[in-house]
Amino acid sequence: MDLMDKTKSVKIAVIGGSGLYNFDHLTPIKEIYPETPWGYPSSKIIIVEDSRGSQIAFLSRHGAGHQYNPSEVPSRANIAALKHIGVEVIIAFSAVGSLREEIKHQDFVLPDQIVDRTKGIRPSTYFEGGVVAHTTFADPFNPLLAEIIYSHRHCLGANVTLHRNKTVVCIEGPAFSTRAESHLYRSWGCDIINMSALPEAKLANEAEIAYQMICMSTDYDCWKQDEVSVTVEVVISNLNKNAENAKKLLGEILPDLEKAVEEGKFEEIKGVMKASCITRKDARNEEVIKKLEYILPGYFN
Ligand SMILES: CSC[C@H]1O[C@H](OP(=O)(O)O)[C@H](O)[C@@H]1O
Ligand SMILES: Nc1ncnc2[nH]cnc12
Repeated sequence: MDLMDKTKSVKIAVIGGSGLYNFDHLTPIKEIYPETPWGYPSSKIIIVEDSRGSQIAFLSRHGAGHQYNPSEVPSRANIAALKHIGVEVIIAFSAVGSLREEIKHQDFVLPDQIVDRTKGIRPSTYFEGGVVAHTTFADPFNPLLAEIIYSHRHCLGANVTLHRNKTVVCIEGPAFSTRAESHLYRSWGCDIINMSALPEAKLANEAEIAYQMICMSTDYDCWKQDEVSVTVEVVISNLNKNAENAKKLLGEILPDLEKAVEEGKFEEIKGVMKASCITRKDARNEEVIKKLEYILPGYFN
């Protein structure tokens, strides 16, 4: 499939997680599978178009057949590939466990904070090997994106609540948590749990892409006494409905998102990485600069 002439500059991307492996309710325009300096992305990037002519880039986080476990997802390649084709905004969907009674199965959640319980085995920065940068990560998600999404919550219907300003704890997995851990995360103030928020959010931040995760609750992890502990079966039993709602919500927010992008509402993050680099210009590794050109051209040489 290569209908290049029909492709506009695609500025909005969707990363689909567990249960959301395609956007095949929209018209495919083009497929790309670029090799980035950090390898290949986890799936082809499919450019799809809705009935109004709006285009988005879709990428499946775990691969189209869910082949990559959370620790294996090539997040640097995923984010780099999207940035390289011109993406400025990412909406990332994720299946999560609920750590709160009021976040019910199939509810949607917009986290605004992350607690990192990954184990340091996932490559989580573009800045290594001779070019060092330290990014501000106090607010890992984009508040304007969250606001736009929240304003369309009513399309989900009366049975689905969209919660906002919640904290997601990201564990390494692939095993689910022990009961002691589940209680611990609750005591820390965490509201939902997944295995995917990091390093994706960090890398989007380094690539200067506005990023918001939309989490969809599938289970109560294992803290709740009157519920079965999470299993893949429990998660899967909620995935189809969640995927349907995800597509509905995305369809609703797309016009407002496009407008915000066109009005330059996400411009303020551009250029931040130039100021975050601490390595003296003449000490920067040229090979690394060459790789960084792929995502932030002209920033470091
Ligand atoms: C299938 S249960 C655990 C799995 O589901 C979530 O995936 P995603 O965030 O990509 O929807 C969670 O993070 C784990 O990777
Ligand atoms: N309980 C849970 N823990 C981690 N990731 C999840 N994804 C869905 N449910 C989860």
